[in-house]
Amino acid sequence: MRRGEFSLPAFPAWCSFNDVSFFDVHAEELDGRGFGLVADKDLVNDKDNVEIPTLLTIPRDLVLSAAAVEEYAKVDKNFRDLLEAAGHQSHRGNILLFLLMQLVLSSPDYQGHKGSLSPWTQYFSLLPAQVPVPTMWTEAELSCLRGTSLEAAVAAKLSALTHEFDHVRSKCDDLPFWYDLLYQDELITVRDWVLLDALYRSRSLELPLSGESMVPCLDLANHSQNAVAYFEENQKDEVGLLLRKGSAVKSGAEITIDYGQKKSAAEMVFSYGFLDPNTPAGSFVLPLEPMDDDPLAKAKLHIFGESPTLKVEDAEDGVAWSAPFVYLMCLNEEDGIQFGLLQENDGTRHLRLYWQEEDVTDRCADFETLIGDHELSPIFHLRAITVIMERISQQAETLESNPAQPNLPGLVRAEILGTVSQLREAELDLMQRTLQALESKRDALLKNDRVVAYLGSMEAAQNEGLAAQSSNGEDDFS
Ligand SMILES: C[S@@+](CC[C@H](N)C(=O)[O-])C[C@H]1O[C@@H](n2cnc3c(N)ncnc32)[C@H](O)[C@@H]1O
Repeated sequence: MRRGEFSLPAFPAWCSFNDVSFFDVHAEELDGRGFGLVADKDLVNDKDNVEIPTLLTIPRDLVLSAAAVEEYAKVDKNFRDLLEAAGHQSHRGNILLFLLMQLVLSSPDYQGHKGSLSPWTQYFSLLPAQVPVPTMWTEAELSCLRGTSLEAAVAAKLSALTHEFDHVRSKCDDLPFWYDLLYQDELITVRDWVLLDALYRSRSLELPLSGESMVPCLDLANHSQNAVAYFEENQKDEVGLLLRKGSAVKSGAEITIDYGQKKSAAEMVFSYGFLDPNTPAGSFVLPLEPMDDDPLAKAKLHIFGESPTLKVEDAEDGVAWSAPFVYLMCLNEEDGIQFGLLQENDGTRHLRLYWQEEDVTDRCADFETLIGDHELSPIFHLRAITVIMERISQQAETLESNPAQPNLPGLVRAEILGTVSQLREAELDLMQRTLQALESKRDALLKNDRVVAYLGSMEAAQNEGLAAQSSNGEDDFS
């Protein structure tokens, strides 16, 4: 659907009409970052200042929160119908539906009754039509993610977005207002839904009182690792942007906030579409799959209940990994796991998981602890480490053998190529350091007495089997 128009010169009037106040700061179009906030004069907040300089205040009733969506539903029938039919699934989903309503009301493609306009209706047109997050990249740009942890994550997100949009659409076929837009005129498409999701992901923030919200005007602040400002929700029913203690900003310089020190490189790219220079990977998450030849694979996945993953992160004392499913993956019936069906009094039957004959269904993600006092515990750990090493090696190989630049030059925007190249380097570095740490763990386990004895007995059993085969004259000359 085409976007409405709301240019920056008209913005001060909107702010004054809606009681948004800027103090010595204004919004401006910046090179390569869209809009941003810029200081009108030199600003300083000395360490011993008692009063913290406020840069921007936004009344709480402009904040797009869960409560605001419910309030708006009371005054706009078309939105209420949409929310009743397709909403109330998640907080994020409700906000996306609200944004969809604003997209319609502000679009030149919509010529119908304007209903109840909210300050957001006009503000929505100020939001970018393109967000540099991967869900909005072209096929050629997406192909640059091959081998990174985002390859699977972005594919899953795109498929979830299509599914969500189909769900919304299917729930609206008997609502005349929405039927016209979604079916008859096909003005709203899945591309609009992808944009609304991208806007929400890149602009929502966590407020202490209102929860996850979008805050108009505050969402014009760009990110920096060396942010000079921070936001807070105060007791005066406002959200404020304030200058950090010890910060000084020159006239004409940008006012930035910190989007989250703890976010990994992959999360930054996924949620905001850019990376600070020299950002380390921090962490990555990869999907895990049960072994191809495991007859219990389906039962294991069912009992685990969620898509299994491997998370690797840089910790203070080296690299750390967590993959609760990997232990379940490596254990089989001979080790002591069993599945059974439990019939309830009402006749329903449920799959249960047993470890050493104890029902551990509710602890299936805690096998690392469950195997702790088993005599073969070091063997199980060795198996888990081997699986994790294989998974990371395979990922690192894919990453290295698929360069970021696709065959057809010119199809990938330079800034996206730069961001992906940085992500690839950072993740490869973390993968290589993790493999080194895992190798040391594996080598230590291979020296463990129990492991040595176990592997020795396995080898002896194998040799006996071979000897028996050759004395039975079973050599295969075919
Ligand atoms: C909350 S919005 C900030 C305002 C936004 N620039 C606009 O035009 O409305 C977040 C988006 O701004 C851009 N952005 C923020 N900080 C950035 C930075 N340090 N470098 C590049 N882009 C940045 C990214 O596109 C990000 O998804």
